[in-house]
Amino acid sequence: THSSRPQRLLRAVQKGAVRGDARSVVANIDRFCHHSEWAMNIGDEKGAILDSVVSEVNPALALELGTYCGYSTVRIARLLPPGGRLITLEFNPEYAAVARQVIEWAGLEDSVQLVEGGSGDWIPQLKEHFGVQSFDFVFLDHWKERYLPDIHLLEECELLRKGTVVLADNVVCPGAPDYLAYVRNSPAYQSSYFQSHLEYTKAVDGLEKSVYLGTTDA
Ligand SMILES: Cn1cnc(CNC(=O)c2cc(-c3ccc(F)cc3)cc(O)c2O)c1
Ligand SMILES: [Mg+2]
Repeated sequence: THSSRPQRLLRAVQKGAVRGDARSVVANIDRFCHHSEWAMNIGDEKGAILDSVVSEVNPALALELGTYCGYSTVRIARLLPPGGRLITLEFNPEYAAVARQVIEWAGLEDSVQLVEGGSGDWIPQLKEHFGVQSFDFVFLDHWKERYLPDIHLLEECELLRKGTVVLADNVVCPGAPDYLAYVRNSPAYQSSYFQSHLEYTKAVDGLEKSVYLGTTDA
């Protein structure tokens, strides 16, 4: 049986990257995606924007929806402050299996908790299961039609606090129009758009950064 694209991406990491060196893991995935096979990682250009937002927030506790092969997981985890933690949710077991090995190759397994399952099922369980109060930073990169229901779910589960930064990938391509309309029109968010390009291509894409302001009721 032939390998899958995530498995070929993992092999490229294990062949080219230095064990324990997160920067070289990121560089080797980008090299693979630029020269061998396109894959839906956030990539180097949008990745630099992700890095700057994560560095600015300096989150003690971060959440990622949509792990895929762990590329953005590694980008975020390598920038966490000492003791900082990243919880990442992935629905697809094959992607999760590859991501675990990419995260381990980067030497970041101690600051990352990968959860296999659907965001709609897991978000309501995060408080009791992981003992979290609220997140400092949330990265949305999973199914684009789940962005809106899941931001509502995060609000309802009181997993956002005044100042929580929510960063969403692909708000142009493939797009998340209902999500964009919500965060840009809701008084509960201060939203801003970072224009960029779809990973490894010249197509336009962008990231939306939305700061949660809290609710008006008491
Ligand atoms: C199956 N699946 C498991 N997780 C997911 C969530 N991610 C995406 O859907 C996703 C898709 C694209 C993309 C694909 C084809 C195309 F022509 C243009 C863009 C880019 C991204 O950065 C993404 O995050 C999908
Ligand atoms: Mg994406």
